[in-house]
Amino acid sequence: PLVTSKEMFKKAYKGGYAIGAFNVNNMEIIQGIVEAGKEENAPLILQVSAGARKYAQPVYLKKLVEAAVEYSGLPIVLHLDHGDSFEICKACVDDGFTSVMIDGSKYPFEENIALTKKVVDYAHSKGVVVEAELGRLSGIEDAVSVSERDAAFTDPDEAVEFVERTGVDSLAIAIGTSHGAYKFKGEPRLDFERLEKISSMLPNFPLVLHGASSVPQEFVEICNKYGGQIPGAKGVPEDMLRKAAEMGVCKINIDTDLRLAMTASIRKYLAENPSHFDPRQYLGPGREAIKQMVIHKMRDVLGCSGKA
Ligand SMILES: O=C(COP(=O)(O)O)N(O)CCCCOP(=O)(O)O
Ligand SMILES: [Ca+2]
Ligand code: NA
Ligand SMILES: [Zn+2]
Repeated sequence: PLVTSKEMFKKAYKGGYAIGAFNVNNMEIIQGIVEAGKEENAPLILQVSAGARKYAQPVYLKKLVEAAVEYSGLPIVLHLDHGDSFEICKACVDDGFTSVMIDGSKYPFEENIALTKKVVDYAHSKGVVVEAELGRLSGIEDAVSVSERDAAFTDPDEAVEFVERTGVDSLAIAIGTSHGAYKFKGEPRLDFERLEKISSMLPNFPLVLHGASSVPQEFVEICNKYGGQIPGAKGVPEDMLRKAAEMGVCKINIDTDLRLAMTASIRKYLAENPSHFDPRQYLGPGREAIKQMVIHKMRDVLGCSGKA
């Protein structure tokens, strides 16, 4: 059924595992993710960005997710990723989303609180849960000074006050991750001391990790072999994600790895089959690559297999 993330986060927190939150933009991406969830019997968060709503038109994504629920019978959350205004959050709540993110992380603390509280009040009145963000995801230089880190990463004391004053259901924190395929300037590092502090000060409260793709080198190499140019692409090592899942992180956002899996597969197919031009012939393998990648994530990284 279409559900909020309330129950699945409670179970994930207690069980020391995380739920995968996968960005969806079209039918094949959704199908690949849902097939993986079916095979693994895993709960799913299918998340839609503003960009996805513009690309596909909201009604297509809504109906595709409804189809996924009907086809799979899995507990599925329909989540707005990085909502940037009360208006888009309200529109999604009114359109049947079961969870929305309001990303006020670029505003000063008090403004982020005010905006988030406004979304929480509306969403909760409709039975919808809310994710917010505190701290700035940024590919900041590893060598950066401690004070700059403190300025960007989530402050544990602020996190406690933020949660108390907004009533938000989950919180995206900044501990060193960043969006996209080029994370970390030097060696991959997450601020686990900070995570430990935040989760100990917010017991039983679900934390969210954005920018959590691992950027498997296998896909990078295939892309680059068949005409792509993504040198130096790097992500979050999977063992760090497993560790985060045991430390209060209940939702792990994955989009870049979906893009790389599909793109590598399609580049390879088209290079090896120059005479083919039926979109099903390359979108199908792209879908399959997503399925296999998501199965791996559920089984070996998130730990949510068998938890539906
Ligand atoms: O945290 C993440 C994903 O992080 P990742 O890049 O490590 O996968 N996300 O929140 C996904 C962001 C997706 C942005 O989508 P548009 O291009 O449509 O704006
Ligand atoms: Ca942000
Ligand atoms: Na989100
Ligand atoms: Zn994000």
